[in-house]
Amino acid sequence: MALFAVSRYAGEEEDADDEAQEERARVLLERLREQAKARQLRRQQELGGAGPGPEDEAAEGKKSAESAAEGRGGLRKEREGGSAVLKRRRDGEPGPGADSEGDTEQREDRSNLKKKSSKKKKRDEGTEGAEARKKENSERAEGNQSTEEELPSADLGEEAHPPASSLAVLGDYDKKPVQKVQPFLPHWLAQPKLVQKRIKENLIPIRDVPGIHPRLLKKLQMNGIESFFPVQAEVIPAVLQSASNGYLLGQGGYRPKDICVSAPTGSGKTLSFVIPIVQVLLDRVVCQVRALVVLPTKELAQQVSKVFNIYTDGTGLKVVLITGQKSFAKEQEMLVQKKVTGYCSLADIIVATPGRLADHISKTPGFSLTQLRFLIIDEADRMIDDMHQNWLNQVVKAAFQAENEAGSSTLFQRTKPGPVTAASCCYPQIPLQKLLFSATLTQDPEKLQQLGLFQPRLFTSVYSEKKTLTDGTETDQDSEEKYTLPEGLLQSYVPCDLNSKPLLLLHFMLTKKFTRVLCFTNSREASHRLFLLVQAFGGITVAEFSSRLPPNERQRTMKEFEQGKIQL
Ligand SMILES: Nc1ncnc2c1ncn2[C@@H]1O[C@H](COP(=O)(O)OP(=O)(O)OP(=O)(O)O)[C@@H](O)[C@H]1O
Repeated sequence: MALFAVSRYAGEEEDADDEAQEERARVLLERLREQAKARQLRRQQELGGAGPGPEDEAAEGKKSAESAAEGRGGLRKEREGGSAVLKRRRDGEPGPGADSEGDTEQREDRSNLKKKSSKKKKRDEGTEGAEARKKENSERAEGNQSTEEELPSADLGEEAHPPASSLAVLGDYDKKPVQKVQPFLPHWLAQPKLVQKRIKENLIPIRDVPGIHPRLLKKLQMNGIESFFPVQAEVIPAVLQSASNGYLLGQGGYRPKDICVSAPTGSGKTLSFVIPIVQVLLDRVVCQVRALVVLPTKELAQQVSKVFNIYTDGTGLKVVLITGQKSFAKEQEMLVQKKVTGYCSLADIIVATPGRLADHISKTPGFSLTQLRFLIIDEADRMIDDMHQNWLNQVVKAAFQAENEAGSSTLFQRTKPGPVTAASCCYPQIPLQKLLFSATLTQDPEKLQQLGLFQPRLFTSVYSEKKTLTDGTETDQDSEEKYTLPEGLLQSYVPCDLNSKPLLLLHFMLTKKFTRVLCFTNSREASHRLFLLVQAFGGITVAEFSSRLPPNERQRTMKEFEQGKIQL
């Protein structure tokens, strides 16, 4: 966007202006000559066919040339002076510049012309009468006046309709309409890989998805999963393919692309990363932190760690949950062990909330992320909005910490991402790949910039709607709405004033017999007030669930709600 209007040098344009002025002067000179000739002709007719003498012609020619020169030289002056000055001159008034050089010259010219004409008249005295002389004088006076008037009138005409070139005002603003800035999305955001949202109609049998380890297929079946949801069928192979070299850099030293997934709640995003990560780590020899999942709340972290526990069961992989539900010292014990040879990791996969994770990075001795291969950011939108303690920078810094500083082995080197060179290909390197998951991934490139993604690939879900064309044929049309409800969830709203809200809730619970209701409020104080009110009203088993309560009490409440012991 142009912030400044720069007045640029326009020498060539000035040259063009001069040329235009010369052209105008030439036309003017031509016109004056024609007028002079016409006058002479008229005079000859009046004088009875007597032709003009050579002196007369010379005088006329000289006068015309002088007027033309005056017109050329004074053109700019006259344009500046404006029509007001010219009018005054015509009316015989002395203008503000009446005693200027130009005017004095004009008067001198006129008196010279008069002297010349009187000399000529003296010579012609023999042939012409006194009356004829008078007439001629008056004619000449008229002629002078008209010549004087012709010049400004010609100029006035040009002022009224000036040629386009004379309008160019140097340094002036162009009055072009300012074009609106069009939002511009990076290619990966503008052209994502589209994934079907309608789960039931697009189930893919788990054996039809290539590359899944038979051990995991067995586990999936044991957990009642026979088919993958569309997101899983697209994302699992993509992650597996990017990790085809295990946890080392791809062939030729290429870093794997980061992966972003935007799909609604309940579309099966958790298994989309759990399955490929477990599969890549199945063959690991040494226990090191190789996958880190970060979520915004303890409850979400707990859910994800449960899924990991199911699929790592019997594999030897260790999953550790660090969310602050246990004491800091207890969590430290779960993460690292001090041996005679140094610290060793007790976790392959860590599921964490950002605050507690940052605390462990800075305060737990021997806690190393130098072998981290996958960083999964679940509920990415919330995580971006709340970059608590700048946790991402801390994780990346810890991941690229020098090996000997962290006290771990020097078998695999890790250098900051950069160009692929012969030197960078000498050592087997572990890349850090980011996987982002969100129900509504932001399209704001400025926000995504904070995540420092590497050549990201976006998978986003769409609805395919059947549309009937004008010729009667049916076609699938993808509609990509930003906010879509998960299948099977119905949304209604009741407009009411603030005071009636608790009453409406009681009406739904007691009259409409709603059961297993989760009611969200905008603060923990509001949730506490509502809880006390409903409890005081009676007839409903109600429980409070907010950060006011200790983790074990919240866990108990969640369990009772799942069992149907709590209505609201
Ligand atoms: N392939 C599948 N077949 C049957 N059930 C599945 C399958 N994948 C996931 N589920 C179940 O669907 C439910 C929702 O899955 P999941 O929690 O992974 O969704 P999500 O997209 O991560 O939702 P959220 O955005 O709320 O985290 C879970 O109960 C899960 O067990």
